[in-house]
Amino acid sequence: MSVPAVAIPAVAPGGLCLSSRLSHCSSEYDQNARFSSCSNTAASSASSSRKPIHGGLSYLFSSPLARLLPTAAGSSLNDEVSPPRLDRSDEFGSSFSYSTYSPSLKYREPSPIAVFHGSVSSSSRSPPLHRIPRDLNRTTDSRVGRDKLLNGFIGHALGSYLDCDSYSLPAPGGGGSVNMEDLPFDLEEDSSKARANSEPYAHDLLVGAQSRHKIFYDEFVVKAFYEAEKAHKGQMRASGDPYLQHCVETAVLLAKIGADATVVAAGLLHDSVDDSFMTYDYILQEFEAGLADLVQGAHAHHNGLYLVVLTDFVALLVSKMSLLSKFARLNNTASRKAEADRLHIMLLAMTDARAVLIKLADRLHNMMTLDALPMIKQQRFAKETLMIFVPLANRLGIFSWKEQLENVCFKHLYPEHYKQLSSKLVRSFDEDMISSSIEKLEKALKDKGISYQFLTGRCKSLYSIYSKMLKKNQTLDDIHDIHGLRLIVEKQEDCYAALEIVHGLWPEVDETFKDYVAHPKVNGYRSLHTVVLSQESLPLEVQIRTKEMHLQAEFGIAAHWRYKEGDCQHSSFVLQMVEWARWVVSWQCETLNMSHSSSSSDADSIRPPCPFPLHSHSCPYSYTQQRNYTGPVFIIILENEKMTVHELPGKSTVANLLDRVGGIHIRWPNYTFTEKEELQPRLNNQPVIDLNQELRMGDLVELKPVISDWSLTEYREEIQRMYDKDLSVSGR
Ligand SMILES: Nc1nc2c(ncn2[C@@H]2O[C@H](COP(=O)(O)OP(=O)(O)OP(=O)(O)O)[C@@H](O)[C@H]2O)c(=O)[nH]1
Ligand SMILES: Nc1ncnc2c1ncn2[C@@H]1O[C@H](COP(=O)(O)OP(=O)(O)OP(=O)(O)O)[C@@H](O)[C@H]1O
Repeated sequence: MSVPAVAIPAVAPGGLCLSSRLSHCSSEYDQNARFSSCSNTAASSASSSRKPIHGGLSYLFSSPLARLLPTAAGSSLNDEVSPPRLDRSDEFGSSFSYSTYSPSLKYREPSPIAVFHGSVSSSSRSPPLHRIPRDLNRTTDSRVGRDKLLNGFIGHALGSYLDCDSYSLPAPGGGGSVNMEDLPFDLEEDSSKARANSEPYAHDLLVGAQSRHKIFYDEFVVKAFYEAEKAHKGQMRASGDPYLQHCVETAVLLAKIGADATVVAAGLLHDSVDDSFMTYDYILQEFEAGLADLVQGAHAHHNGLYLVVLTDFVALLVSKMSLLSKFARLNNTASRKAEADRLHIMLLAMTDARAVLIKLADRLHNMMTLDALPMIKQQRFAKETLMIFVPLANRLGIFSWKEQLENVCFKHLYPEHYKQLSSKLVRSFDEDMISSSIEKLEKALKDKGISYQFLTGRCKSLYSIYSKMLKKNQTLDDIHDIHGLRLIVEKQEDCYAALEIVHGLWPEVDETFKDYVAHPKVNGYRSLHTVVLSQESLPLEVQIRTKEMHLQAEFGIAAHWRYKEGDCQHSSFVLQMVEWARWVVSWQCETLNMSHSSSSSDADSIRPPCPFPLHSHSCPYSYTQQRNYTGPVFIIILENEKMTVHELPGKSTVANLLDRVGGIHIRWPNYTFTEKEELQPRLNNQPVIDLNQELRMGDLVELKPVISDWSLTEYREEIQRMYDKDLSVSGR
């Protein structure tokens, strides 16, 4: 089901006003809880306890309440007080003061010319990811708590960037205490210099992060932390919180979904390049030189390089997203929604999925701390987030982030409805019912000798409930899947045997049984669905399917993300790409954590044929990055501040693009020859020298500047003069 922000009316279809339907209570709704039990054959005892699923995701570590109701935490954002700088996607800026940074590091704002011409500010571009040697992951001896399954499976599946096996995670509520003796380096010695020069609050932020995830003890991450501290020294958010706090929170979100040290470090540095003195060269130099003495020198080198690549990708992504975001904010029509849709497909296709992860984490934290902004801005960002970032999270399968983003957007866009619905649900919503139902069903299955692979439970998110009510014009009482269980069994006949058990445990709600196994949906979706009444007399949806059916439902034509997106038309390569990215980023990690006690052969059987981001030729999930790829490319055209996305055949050139849209001589016949020279298209912020240059996925082509009456040369010179003057006045 696709629920674009702009499509949600304040009043439900059919005149249903949610506020009039819902009773008034004071407290807010706590939902999104997921629970699971795995493999009654393997280790049912270990799994019988109530435990949230999606272990690699934040479900494991935060209470459902914490997840649903992002607290402002005293933090706020200000999107208008930042100095002129490279346009960023979010505009969740900060109040900057650069008075205290190291004099040896020269800060210089990006030239307005650069802003004018696009936002890729890097002076030295990093090599594309596919040229980086494959296994660049740091492997440290500090890895503790390795799990056989995680090692074998995630290591293969997630390739180089999700490092779920590397860091034992703090037990929920356990405060994440880490034994310093376990660490393979002397943190004190390593970071003492940086620490000595850091702001007093920095230490607390680091310790806070370390208490939440052990990866923040990693020396590479610690170094990135102090680099971020240096880069953002003196920068405060509008709330008065140090900007560094945002970097740390972004990195913590990444750590909690199982990102490795490089990604977490890039999360810490994600704003550094745009907002401070830092350049890619600086990062590369620092991270190579700084780590050269370490035992794993080679890894350090690669990791530094990798970090640069990643930071580069993030910056590129930020610049592309900035256009996209602006676009989404300025344009609300359905046709532009389609454009935005193409754009975020393109973003997924063109970049390393890790950069999207970082961008999403950045946005999630910004949205969690949105409260201090004026309502109009909250709503603007909420709309934009629903249009762009939620679909990205959905496609990547990071449901916890998707749901958190949706809920916070809902809260800001429809505060009354949010309050009323959450108040209502806080009374009817019952997490304990889900966990006790899991236990009950688990026992019954065991007694009857039905083996199963996973038994999971979840509470439907607030926003999902709201959307469903709108879509189906239903009341809250009509929504039967607020509480749901999903059982994955081994054989098709077990589906029916399990169904009988379910109906034996709880009375069936009339006319709710759907046999999509005997009668698959047109998209191939197969599963048994029933709704029963729990002991507490609450409707409980139970879905029963085999693993094969489940894979189809998650990854095949009937994939859940596509089911949720409804009628969007995507070309096949995009589908493959999204499925691949999703496979890699999320699902396996979740599944693995769900099936912690399952046998490794289960894991092996669904291992993808090659590690991300590189694919073997035979990889069925391969996409645009593959060498033989000749499919279409999506290109962004910027013209007169209008952005459009064009799909061109693979290997198209700039000349082909100009033919398609009408070349400069056709477009601007009245310009003089010299001006026409100026009007040459620019590709990714550089003048196009060779019109036969091949276009790549996500390339940004500028066709015509905003001004029309003035020679561009004069315009540029004037801006440069103003810029230089500003620099000399401010003494930067
Ligand atoms: N992946 C995937 N899941 C599906 C698909 N169709 C249904 N589901 C899942 O099954 C649930 C219930 O689907 P149905 O039993 O068909 O119910 P419905 O008619 O959509 O509406 P309700 O019964 O009101 O939920 C959905 O909420 C999804 O979780 C599909 O095509 N793909
Ligand atoms: N009964 C269930 N048990 C466990 N997980 C479920 C169940 N139903 C859906 N899910 C999962 O919960 C997540 C959130 O789904 P959500 O409730 O928002 O939508 P949905 O139930 O799939 O669709 P719809 O809102 O159209 O009914 C998805 O990952 C989905 O696969």
